This record gives sequence, C-alpha cells and structure tokens, in this order.
Amino acid sequence: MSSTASVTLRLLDKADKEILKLPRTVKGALYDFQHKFKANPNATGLQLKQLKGDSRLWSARVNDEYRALLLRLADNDWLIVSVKHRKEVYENLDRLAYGINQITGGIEYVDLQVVEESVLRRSAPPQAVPAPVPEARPAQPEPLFARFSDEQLKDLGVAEPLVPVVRTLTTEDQLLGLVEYAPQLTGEILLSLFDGKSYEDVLEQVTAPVAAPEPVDTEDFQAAVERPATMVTTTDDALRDVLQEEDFGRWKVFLHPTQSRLVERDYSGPARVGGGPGTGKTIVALHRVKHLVEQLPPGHTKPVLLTTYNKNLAADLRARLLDLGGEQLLSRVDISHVDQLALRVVREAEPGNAKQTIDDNQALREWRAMLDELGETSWDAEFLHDEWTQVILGQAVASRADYFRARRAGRGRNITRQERAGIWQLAEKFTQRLDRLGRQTWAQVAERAARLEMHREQRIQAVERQRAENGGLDNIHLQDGSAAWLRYRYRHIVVDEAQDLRPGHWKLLRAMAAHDRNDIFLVGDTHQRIYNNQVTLGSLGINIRGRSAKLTLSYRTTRQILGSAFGLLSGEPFDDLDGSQETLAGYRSVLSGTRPLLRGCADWEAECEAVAELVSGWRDIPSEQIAVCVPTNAMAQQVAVALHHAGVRAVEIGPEGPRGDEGVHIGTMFRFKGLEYQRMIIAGVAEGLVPRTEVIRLKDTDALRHRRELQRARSLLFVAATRSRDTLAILWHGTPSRFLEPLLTAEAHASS
Ligand SMILES: Nc1ncnc2c1ncn2[C@@H]1O[C@H](COP(=O)(O)OP(=O)(O)OP(=O)(O)O)[C@@H](O)[C@H]1O
Repeated sequence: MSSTASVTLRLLDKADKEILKLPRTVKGALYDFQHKFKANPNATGLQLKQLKGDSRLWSARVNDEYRALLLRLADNDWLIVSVKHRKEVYENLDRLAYGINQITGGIEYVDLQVVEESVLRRSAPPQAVPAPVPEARPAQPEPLFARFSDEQLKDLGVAEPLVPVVRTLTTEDQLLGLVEYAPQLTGEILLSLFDGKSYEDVLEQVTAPVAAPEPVDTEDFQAAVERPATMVTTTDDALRDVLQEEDFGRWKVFLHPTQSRLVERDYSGPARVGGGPGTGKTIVALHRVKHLVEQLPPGHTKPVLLTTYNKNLAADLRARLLDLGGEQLLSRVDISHVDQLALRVVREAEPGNAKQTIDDNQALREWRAMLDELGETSWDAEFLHDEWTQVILGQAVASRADYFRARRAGRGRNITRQERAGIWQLAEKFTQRLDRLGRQTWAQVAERAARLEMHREQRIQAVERQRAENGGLDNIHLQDGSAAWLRYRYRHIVVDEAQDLRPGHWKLLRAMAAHDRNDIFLVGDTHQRIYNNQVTLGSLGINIRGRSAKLTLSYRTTRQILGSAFGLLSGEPFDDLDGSQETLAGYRSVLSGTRPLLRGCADWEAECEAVAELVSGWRDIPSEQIAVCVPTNAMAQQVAVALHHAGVRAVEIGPEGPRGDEGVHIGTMFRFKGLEYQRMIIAGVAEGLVPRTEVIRLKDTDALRHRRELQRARSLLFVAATRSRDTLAILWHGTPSRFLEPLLTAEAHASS
C-alpha cells in the first residue's frame, strides 16, 4: 500500500449516530484521525491492523481509548463502520456482522451485541411468577413475526445476520430497540409488517423501490459502495460536517436510496416527484439543484432556477441550499418565488407598469364592492373570482365568443349561454375597475408573464430554425435583429410545492427552458393542495408521463401521527397533477411516539384554557418548537391572549413568517405550509369552522364546488396535522369536525 496514493475515507450511515454520542474530546480526536488517515493509513501512530480471522475488518487508533472500525473496500478505499472503546473492539469478533444485502446490493454492518442489548433493555423486567401449576405450560407470548418464514424476511431485504434476533421479538418496544441499531431497510420492513402490511405490500412498496436492478455480487464491495442503497458520506466535507457539527443535518449527507436515485437520474424530459408530507421532497429538490449545478460547465451565470409557491418558502429554500452547498452553489442558482418571477418578467417588458399587485382576499373584497355597487345578486364574489381566474384568465380567453366556447371542467354547476354573457360582462367591468384603481391580481400577472415569455420563446425558436437552415452559421439575415441575442432564461428548472402553482405559472416556466433533457424537475403533494389551482400538466406542455416517482418514507412524523393524518384523508381520491389519481400507498415512518390526543371541550373559552394548560406543561423544549394552529385570525389572537395569561410567550405567524423570534408560534392553517415543529396543537377543529359553514351550505346550491371546497378544507387540516414531529393534540368544542370521524372511531375502538 503506497502512502502517497490518494486515500478515500467514508462513513457509513448509523455510525454517525454512535459518533454523536461520543465525548467531545473523542470527536475532536476523530477529526484529527481522519486527516492523518487520509495522509497515510500506515503511519505508526494509527496502529492500523486487521481484525483476527477477518479479511476486511480493520481497526485503527483514534486516541488512547478509542478505535475506529473500518471496512476495507479496496486498496485505498476505507469505510468507517463504528467507533468504539478499545475494550469493546477485540473480543467476541463474531458479533461484528457486515455484508452486502442480497436484495439491495448495499453494504450493511451490525454489531449483534449492541442490537441484542438494545432489545433486552426494552424487555419488561421479569415479573414475580407464581409457582407453576403442575402440567400447565406457562403462556409464551407469540413472537411478532411468527407468520413470516426466514426466507420471506430475507427476500424482503432484512439483514441476514439479524434474522435470529428478529425471531425472538415479542413486543413493540423490543422491535423499536432493534430498529434503532439495525440497517435502515431492516427497520422499515419490520415496522411495516408490524403495522399490519402484508408481505406482498411490503415487497412492492418498501423493497422493490430500493432493490438493485442487476443481480448482486455479495463479494464485490467496490460496486456495492457506489450503489444508492449504501448510505455513506461521499465527500470529505460531509464527513467533516458529521464530526464537527452537533446537529449536522443528516439530510445533507445520508440520502435514502430512493431519494438519491431521483436526485441523480438523467431524465429525458420533465420529471415529477410526489410523496406524502415529510418524505423529503424539498430535500430531494435541493440535492437535485446541487447535482445539476455540478454538471454545468464552469461559468458565472445562473442557469438553474429553483422556485416555489411563496416568499417564505423561497427564503427557506435559499437558507437550506446555502447550508447544503455554500455560496459557490448559490452563485449558479436563481431562487425566486414564482409570483416574483412572473412580476419580474412583466416589469421587464413594461417598465412603466406601476400597478399595485393584490392577493385573492383583496380581489374578493373588490368583487364584493363592485357587486354591491351594481346591486348584482345573481352570483357571489367567490364564484365570479374563481370563474374569472380559472376559466377566463386560466385559458387566456380573449373575447366573449371565446368564453361561450370555453371548457369549464371542474367548475361546478352548469351555466347557460345567457348566464355566460352576464358573467363576461361582469368580468370585463371588474378588469376595468382594477385598471382604473391601478391594481392587478397575481393571477393576471402570471398570465401576462406567461404570454410574454411564450412570445419570447417563439422568437428564440424562429432564430434557431433559421440558424439550422443556414447550416448552423450565425451570420444570417434575421427579420428581427434583437432576437438573435435571445436565449432561454434557464437550462434547468426545479419547482417545490408544485401542487399549488397556477396554470399561468406552468406556462411561464415551460417557456423559460428549452425542451431538453432534465429541463424541469418538480416536487409536490396534491394531498397538500390548499389553493384552488388544479392543473393537468400535459395540457400545459409539460409532459411527465413515464418520469413520475414517489417518496414514501416520512422523516418528519411518528407512525402514530402519520396514522391519524391518513385517517383525516379517509380514502378521498386525489389527482397526480396530470389527470390521473395519486395515492399515499406505502407512506410510512420508522419514528415512534405517543398517539395523538383528541379532546372535545365545552366551549371555545374552555378550549383556549386547555391549549394554555397543554403548552404550559411543555417547558422542556424551546417554545419555538411548539405551534398552535387555528381556523381563523380572530381565534389566533384569542389563543395568544390565553397563552399570555398563562405566562407563555407567543408570536403570531404572518404572511412573512413569525413576527418575532421568541415564543410559541400561533397561526391559521394556511400559514403552516412547509413548516415543521416538535409539538403541535390544532384547536377549533369543529363543524362550522373546519369546514366552514359557508362550505357546508354550498351542498344545496353547487354540489361540485361543495366537494372541491371540502377537499381543500380537508387538505388544510392534513397539512396542519403533518407539521408535527413528536406530539399532536387536536381539540374542538361543539360538534367535532366531520374529518375527525375516522380518528374518533379508531380511538373508541382502541379503548374498548
Ligand atoms: N435523507 C434524510 N435524512 C435525514 N433527514 C431527512 C432526510 N430527508 C428528509 N429529511 C428531513 O425530513 C423532514 C422533512 O423533509 P422535507 O421538508 O424535505 O419533506 P417534504 O416531503 O418536502 O415535506 P412537506 O410535503 O410536508 O413539505 C426535514 O426535517 C428533513 O430535514
């Protein structure tokens, strides 16, 4: 082994957890160790030696007390699998099991002794057993996985050395003990089986997405380390992060095999990643941006666009991308929320446009004022605003005649030709009114920007055609000289929270990048759609057919919270952004906690007191890790007062994020999109509030709109319920929301 050849040193997933628990001085020593090791593994101070009887496992000295255990993958390629006290390294070597998983082809390592101790720690202490009655056999608890054969477990991908331990498990606690130290996939499989999934479902939903596409050679460690199924740090920087930062952000370093496949894939066109809340869609979007930037030729431009629904989310993306790749990565990426992007395009084309842009609530107020002035009562403001935004603006309907022909799919009640004429007239009046007031809506901006950008694209394409006809030469006579300098604005576009973008946004984005490989990558979850922007991407020129995938493992919420959130959706159908259906099949978590608390109160005042009491009992965590979510702004203020009386600091979340640094976050459900808390209370989950009375009333007047608005209210509650990491409490007064019915039934069932 030459000391000058470059040495690769990596860290295996889960070894980081062990390292985080080490005393600070040992972590420091490990940091020095990795430098020395990479400079020369054979330096005498490192005492590198092969463990007896084993060809690949080696130990090296970190400091007087601690040793690193390393797998030698190739001559100069080493993988840290564990860091242990020296006394624990050399005895009973059979317990150190490593190998290549025969299903995924990923490298796995387990210390069987650590796993067994963790399982035993969670066993109930022995009970004082009465003297056995002769002949009667003591009742043996049924092993948890008795209904599955060893072969089945291995076929699913359970790490082979762990199968005998799996056989001994009889309680959920023991299972959780094993999951803590088992390889990731083993934990996912066992918990899915334990939660009641069939062998076939686990095979399809958990195993198949991470199975190696080719036959696995279980001796070829170099091939194995390159597979996504081997979760390792890949760069020196990542290893340094793990060693230096207390809370190093595993998301930056250890991607799930399903995540890394999506990040690195070469797509022949637009691609979409779906998946339930907390499955790491945003994380995948961020890593995808980094991956795309790494493939770019050197330069100083920003050919990658990262965009999302609103300003807060865009600010959050910027902070996380900086964390992931530093200023160098940021310097190649334009991060902008999609409305800002649209406004930029409009302002660029119309520098004199000084209109004030208003949101949907302001627009609704304007509609109401206009209808009042006109004494018009045939239509309500919400209906007209939706019709104008979605049908007239959404389909770029330019004339009354076009509107007579326009498709109104998904818009609810049928309207006659005469009614269309009336609506058209009102829409025209409304547009003129906004013009007069010097205002425009965001939907108008998006449509205008889309049209401008599509026009720009046509000019670019015309130049490209001419260039092609001219044999690729540039010195051509162009009809429009300025167009020769036009380029597509971006080479790659990455979109987060895709479910909430409007048709105008999609047309705008489509026109901003050439139809090419890896042009558009979007992530989103239609179960979390909280604005009324349903689209079919194919009809907007974004063809994702055959390039659509799904993430299913939640990294955020516990199995218990996830189960309740599932209950809230109660089998309702959701779309996949492209005219077909999307399900949450396979959505799961390996985190465990307590069951969500469901509590009815006598009235709103009692509910506020209950909120204050719960929050007061949570002084063990920083208050910013706690949130209270309610249906209306007025309720948010009342909760703030109740918390204040209880001596708890609180801040309300406004459109720009939390107003202030310290305190429990309080806000309406809309504000919680994309956020994450340790503990969360959702209060006011009662009929009439969730869903609102106005929505319930629509049942008799407009059945389709009623259904759509119900879906939206349900999604809003679903988003709120899935923001919490460990603890969730749902409160109400009066009649509990209809959406809680499945949860209340399950609870009654569990306690009977
Ligand atoms: N591979 C990973 N390793 C560790 N943590 C991860 C990983 N992937 C995601 N996470 C964490 O899981 C949480 C949820 O991730 P993220 O916000 O990307 O999910 P999401 O699918 O976009 O959620 P939502 O749809 O609810 O907005 C974050 O705290 C993130 O850091």
